[in-house]
Amino acid sequence: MSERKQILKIRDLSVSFHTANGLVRAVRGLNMDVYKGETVAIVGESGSGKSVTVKEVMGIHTPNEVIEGGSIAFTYDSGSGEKTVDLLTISPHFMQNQLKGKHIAMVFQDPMTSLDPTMTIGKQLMEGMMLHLHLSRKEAAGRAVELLQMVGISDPEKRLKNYPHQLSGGMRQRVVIAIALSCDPDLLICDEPTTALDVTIQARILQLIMDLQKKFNISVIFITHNLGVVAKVADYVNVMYAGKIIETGRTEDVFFDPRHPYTWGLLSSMPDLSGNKEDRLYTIQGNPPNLLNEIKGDAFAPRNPYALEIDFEEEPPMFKINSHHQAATWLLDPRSPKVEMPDQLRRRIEIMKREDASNGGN
Ligand SMILES: Nc1ncnc2c1ncn2[C@@H]1O[C@H](COP(=O)(O)OP(=O)(O)OP(=O)(O)O)[C@@H](O)[C@H]1O
Repeated sequence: MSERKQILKIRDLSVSFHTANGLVRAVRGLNMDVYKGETVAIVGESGSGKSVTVKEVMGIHTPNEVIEGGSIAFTYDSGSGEKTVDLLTISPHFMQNQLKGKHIAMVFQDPMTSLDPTMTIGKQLMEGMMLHLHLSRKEAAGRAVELLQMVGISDPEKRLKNYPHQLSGGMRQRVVIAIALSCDPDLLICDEPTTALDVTIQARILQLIMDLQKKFNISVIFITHNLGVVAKVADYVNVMYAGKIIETGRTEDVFFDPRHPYTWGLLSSMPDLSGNKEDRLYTIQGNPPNLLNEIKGDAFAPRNPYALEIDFEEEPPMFKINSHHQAATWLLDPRSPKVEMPDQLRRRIEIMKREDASNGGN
């Protein structure tokens, strides 16, 4: 296997928001790595900080936001050699003109957040290529046709003259993907890219993203609530809870050998992971913590049936399970009592493993 090349390194990222009720601590000391050509999923309940994290990578800021600390090192080929910049300290102008669209692109849940309703699809596709790749209008138009074909839009010459409202939701998201890939980015961020779409269209768009990721060897950060999607698309998984990554590893580590009780809960509550339809689905009790309050110990402790006394007192560090797999739970401390995952989850995992093996590991 060739050596992995790191393109994104987030360290100790902390982001808060001023609100009428006080300071919301949305992201609390987050670390994350992304390597070239790999897909990294961020999974977690609503409000865990997934979108805030990737918005920092994209340089999308709000006036009430405070970056409390950390760094986001991004490595890319600047045209005159490899360059690493801290995305938290570069100017908005540099992000807008040098990185956005060209090296880092994003696909949001709702395609209409990215598309301009007053401009034709063609103009929107061509703009970035003329700006970043310095293509002539004619060259960009030719490339726009190819891009639409690549994302599976028929009659592309005609479609270029359409406005977004003339396309279906699935087609709009295909256009957004075409725009995102038009300048051959190093990093593609997908924030719930299929959630707003019709169920029948979701699988096709997902497949399209996966095919293009492989074809162009792009790195992808994929945000989703849906563990079924994660299992399908991701090489690596980051499980996020209350503004932190609490378990990280290769997809097979996290699905087949989960260690954090929150990950146990997520996997136990996923309907379509079980081959056994008789299985009663588990629900994680309680609610995530209020991020306005100071969090003492492990943020998951009040909802954790396996919580130890120390969980309410001291935040657990990341414990290393193998060279890729880590989890922040005191259960992994050698001094802790031996606690195994629930039997029902163990059985589900056995089924998943068998299914995975019969699918040839895909
Ligand atoms: N501009 C803002 N002002 C105040 N609070 C904010 C702002 N943006 C995000 N938050 C808060 O930060 C926390 C994390 O939000 P974020 O959108 O990152 O969650 P998420 O994990 O992406 O959730 P979802 O899956 O629902 O998109 C939430 O408590 C949210 O209310």
